[in-house]
Amino acid sequence: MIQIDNVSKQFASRGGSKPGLSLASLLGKRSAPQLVQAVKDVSVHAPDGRITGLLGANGAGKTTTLRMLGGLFQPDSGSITVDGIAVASQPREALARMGILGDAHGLYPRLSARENIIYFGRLQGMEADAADARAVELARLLEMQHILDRRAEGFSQGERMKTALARALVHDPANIVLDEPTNGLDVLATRALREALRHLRSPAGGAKTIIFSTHIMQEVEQLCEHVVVVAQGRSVAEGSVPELLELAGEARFEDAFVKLAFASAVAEEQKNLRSAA
Ligand SMILES: Nc1ncnc2c1ncn2[C@@H]1O[C@H](COP(=O)(O)OP(=O)(O)OP(=O)(O)O)[C@@H](O)[C@H]1O
Repeated sequence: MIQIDNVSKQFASRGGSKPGLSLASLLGKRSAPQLVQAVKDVSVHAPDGRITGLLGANGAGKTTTLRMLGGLFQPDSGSITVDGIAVASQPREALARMGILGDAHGLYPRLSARENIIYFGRLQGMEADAADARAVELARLLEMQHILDRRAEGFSQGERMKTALARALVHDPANIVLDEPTNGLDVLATRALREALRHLRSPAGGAKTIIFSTHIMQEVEQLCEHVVVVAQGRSVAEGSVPELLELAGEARFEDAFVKLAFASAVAEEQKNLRSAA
């Protein structure tokens, strides 16, 4: 179970040199850092045995939220727990309970898929035999037996994703976190991933907690029992797809998403204008 409560995160982003032949740019001086409020107030409750989708447009704050969940940096405010363990105070324990597939798959190119998976298992404290047995089991689940003993260099996007996912799942974590997992995948690879995730959240697959981020509506409609709509750094609506359709008063999910995500963005803009006036 994953519980993200009211997290926020601001970054200081340094601008480039001013364009043109100003004295500052000639001297190589850079402008002052700009503050970017990547996440303002996001909450997500993901129980066991459910696929929870984080649905948002580009730049909505999904990846930043998942990076905080993965302990890459701490939220400025709010809290995150994994199976009741706080990521901020017990990151090792919390991380051991998660399998994370980030946006960069970062495989070792000289190792085979099997070796990549086993290596991660060893890092998680598994015996080599147990990690190897698990690599074989995951290769069957993810339909990647034919590449198991091939070096990762030269793998296609789909083959890289499957290997990275198998690596993330090697220690059989109770919680699975995927950032835009179908990016760059063709229809067959997307279907195979969908099937694997359905199995993993079923009782036979271990009733895993699964959170994944996406901006693709069809993916959410086909896979998620629960959807959290993220817009402008906030979670602005949540529920099942039928519940969100009803909330927005729309028949098509795309229309419902646009209404829920961007109505709040317009309201926020108006609020900012009012407070600036
Ligand atoms: N390290 C950083 N420094 C500065 N700004 C950042 C940083 N990371 C994210 N941002 C900004 O925070 C906002 C949210 O980014 P984030 O990557 O979380 O969005 P996203 O919903 O995952 O988008 P996408 O679907 O495009 O990947 C964006 O405006 C982004 O430019």
